[in-house]
Amino acid sequence: MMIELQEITKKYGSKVVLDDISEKIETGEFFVILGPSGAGKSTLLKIMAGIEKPDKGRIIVDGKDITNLPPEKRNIAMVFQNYALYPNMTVYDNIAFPLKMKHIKKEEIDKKVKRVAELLKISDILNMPVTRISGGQQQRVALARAIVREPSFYLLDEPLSNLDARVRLIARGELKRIQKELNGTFIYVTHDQKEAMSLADRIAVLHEGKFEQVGKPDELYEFPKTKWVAEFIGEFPMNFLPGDIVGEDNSIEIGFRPEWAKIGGDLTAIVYSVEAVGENIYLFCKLKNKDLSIVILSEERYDVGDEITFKIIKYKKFKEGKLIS
Ligand SMILES: Nc1ncnc2c1ncn2[C@@H]1O[C@H](COP(=O)(O)OP(=O)(O)OP(=O)(O)O)[C@@H](O)[C@H]1O
Repeated sequence: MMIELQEITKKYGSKVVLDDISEKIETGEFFVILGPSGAGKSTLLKIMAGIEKPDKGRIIVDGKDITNLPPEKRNIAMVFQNYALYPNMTVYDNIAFPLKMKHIKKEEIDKKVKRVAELLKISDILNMPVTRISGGQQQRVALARAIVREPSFYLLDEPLSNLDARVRLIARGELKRIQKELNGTFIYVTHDQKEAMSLADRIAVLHEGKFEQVGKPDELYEFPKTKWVAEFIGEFPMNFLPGDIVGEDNSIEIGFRPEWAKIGGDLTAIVYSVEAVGENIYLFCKLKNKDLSIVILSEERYDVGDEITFKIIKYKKFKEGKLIS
């Protein structure tokens, strides 16, 4: 299903939470809405679900205006952070519940539940009470309950945030697989840029009520349109220095990722902190005799207080907070 947001605007009191948002989300797309806490991500999702009404704007699904349809008529699936399974039912009954409500025949329900359980790899726990399964399994059951209704599109609001780091990683991969197998249109909200980068076909960065940038993960990483996006995306924020450091005009700033700098060169810095992430060593440095901090990816380990030299091998130019080249 293709979803079109047209000029969506929402205020709470005098506060503009969503400011004239327009975007097309294609059929089968994994579309992630990324933004810091309070940016309005959940509000936008609720508007798509029909739980909240926009002050202005329309939502079009496959050419049909659904802006005024109530949630139950939108044929959408919503999976929240707190998935609220029915605690006194088995996994099977939880998944079957929405179909029973629709008075679908028992044999038909059985077929559908089993098919979905296979897709989510939970066939072996169908008879368990949901109170006795793990968090990761509960999350799958919630997803199964959403999928079994064969919705037009899926709205997911930080569905993995209750899982511990390891399970979360596995669940992420599974979610992506399921989405591709279903060719489902997934709209996924998160404040976690890493999660967004690994799941999304496209990411929309929500900032001050607007999609500041919409693009593929690589695009956002390589060509952030603004300093704000450059600092929000990436394991570490992009480094920013005045242009004259690399012989540019000082009316611009240069931005570079930690791996766009190399140890050895004519710039000097002092290491003030070291962080190892897997095999990567990140050096937090201050330029010598300057109060400018940067992060550099290094192949060798250094200690706090060491003096290093480096060069910047690639950078982008920014003027007044915006990418110019
Ligand atoms: N019903 C409401 N009445 C008044 N203000 C609201 C209401 N719902 C949300 N807000 C405000 O709107 C803003 C956006 O909230 P929203 O929950 O959409 O943000 P979010 O990006 O999803 O944040 P988080 O990541 O923390 O969940 C916040 O400032 C919030 O306080």
